[in-house]
Amino acid sequence: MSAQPASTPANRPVTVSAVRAAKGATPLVCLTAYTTPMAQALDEACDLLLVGDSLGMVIYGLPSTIPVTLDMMIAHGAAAVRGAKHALVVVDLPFGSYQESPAQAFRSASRILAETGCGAVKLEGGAVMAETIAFLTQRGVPVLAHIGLQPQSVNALGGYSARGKLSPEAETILADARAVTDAGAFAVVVEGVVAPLAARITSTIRVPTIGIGASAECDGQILVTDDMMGVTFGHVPKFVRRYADLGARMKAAAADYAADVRARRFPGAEHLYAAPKPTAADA
Ligand SMILES: Nc1nc(=O)c2c([nH]1)NC[C@@H]1CN(c3ccc(C(=O)N[C@@H](CCC(=O)O)C(=O)O)cc3)CN21
Ligand SMILES: CC(C)C(=O)C(=O)O
Ligand SMILES: [Mg+2]
Repeated sequence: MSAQPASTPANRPVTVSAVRAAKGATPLVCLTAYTTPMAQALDEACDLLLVGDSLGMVIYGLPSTIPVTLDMMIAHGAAAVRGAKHALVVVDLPFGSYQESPAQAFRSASRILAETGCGAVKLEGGAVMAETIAFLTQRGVPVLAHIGLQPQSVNALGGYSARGKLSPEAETILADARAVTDAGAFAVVVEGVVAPLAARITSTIRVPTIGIGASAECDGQILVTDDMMGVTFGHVPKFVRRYADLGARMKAAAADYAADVRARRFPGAEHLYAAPKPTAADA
């Protein structure tokens, strides 16, 4: 049986409370899922499935997560929820759907919860988002926070480089971790920070840290599934470990199919619909 957060049997749905209670216990296993079959494949092994706005880059070929819309997140969120029986499904609030005000964030988050059936939303931002996180959590929307490297701020930051390497920025990120926790986030994704800072954040806050490019010091780990399965072509971030090379398998399968079709080896006799037996009327 795969490791589960404290008090969650493998066959039971993982709740927000179970994730919060997993602080310091067996590390939380988290991956992204954008579709029903992917959620079905990952559900048993994972505690949490994230419908990340990374889907814009990973499956729509967009240059960043900025153009991802609320409607895209809702369509994929609903699809992932249909495939998950066990893991907690969390859906990213996309850029522009929550930064304006706590009220705008609540309107977007309530649509996500109502139209997908997911258990929680995630939003990027530290201390600046504390008021919004408090507004949502006080009104029944569980929030997973996301600090450190924030891909939705790529235009302001000018890239996806690691955060908190120097002391002033590290202190700001630690303050962000405290602020989102005090505001009521049930866990915090910590992205792209150096290991000593991830360790300090993890030992400081009372909810789990879920790291991506943030070391094994965190209370859990998350990766973009397509990255770890080898389905993302082109540059892969340094923090990714490849657990499969499905991209190469897909290319090979397409090449095998192409060769069979061109040589008329496919379809074979076993793929043909049976013709009706000739009757007297056919004679
Ligand atoms: N496929 C994919 N995987 C991700 O992890 C991911 C996305 N897309 N899209 C949304 C964000 C963007 N993220 C990214 C994207 C690129 C790097 C990256 O390539 N970083 C460089 C270091 C860059 C530097 O230090 O200047 C690396 O080689 O790791 C990191 C995180 C994480 N998220
Ligand atoms: C990489 C994870 C944390 C994310 O936010 C996403 O997939 O969009
Ligand atoms: Mg995201």
